[in-house]
Amino acid sequence: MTSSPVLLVVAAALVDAAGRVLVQQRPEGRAMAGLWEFPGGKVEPGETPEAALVRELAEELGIAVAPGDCRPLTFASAGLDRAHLLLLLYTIDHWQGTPAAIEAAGMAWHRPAALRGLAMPPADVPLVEALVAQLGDDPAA
Ligand SMILES: Nc1nc2c([nH]c(=O)n2[C@H]2C[C@H](O)[C@@H](COP(=O)(O)OP(=O)(O)OP(=O)(O)O)O2)c(=O)[nH]1
Repeated sequence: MTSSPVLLVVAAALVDAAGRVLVQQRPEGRAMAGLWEFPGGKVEPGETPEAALVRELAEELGIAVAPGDCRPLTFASAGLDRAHLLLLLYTIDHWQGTPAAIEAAGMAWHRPAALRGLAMPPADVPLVEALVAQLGDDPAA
């Protein structure tokens, strides 16, 4: 039986007042460059998932989020090249500051159903469906 290390990653669906969700584009030089993803990143040793998410959102988007405003939605469990990805997805609808693409190649706001048309990592496909189920599926709204 083979085993691979579990990579624990947290990510956020930031939801604005119109029910749109923020996605960002992975920059050149990183794994999966060019794909759209939810902002977030790896949980460091000794960090809680919520603390890691708060840190990543400050680093990547320049926004301040309270740990208590990170609401668990669902998770993905998927094989990567050298690890097994466990990705915890949270929804967040309160933050301070205006999100900016500090590290990403770009960012965009979309209704959940419109995310189906974006090139995203394979693990994100079921996450998008969970968002559509939670937030609604009208791509034009
Ligand atoms: N942030 C994020 N990562 C995702 C998503 N979907 C998905 O498969 N991943 C994968 C890509 C990477 O293998 C991993 C996240 O690692 P990362 O390299 O972006 O994390 P990080 O910001 O901590 O980066 P670094 O410090 O190692 O540079 O999770 C997603 O929607 N958001």
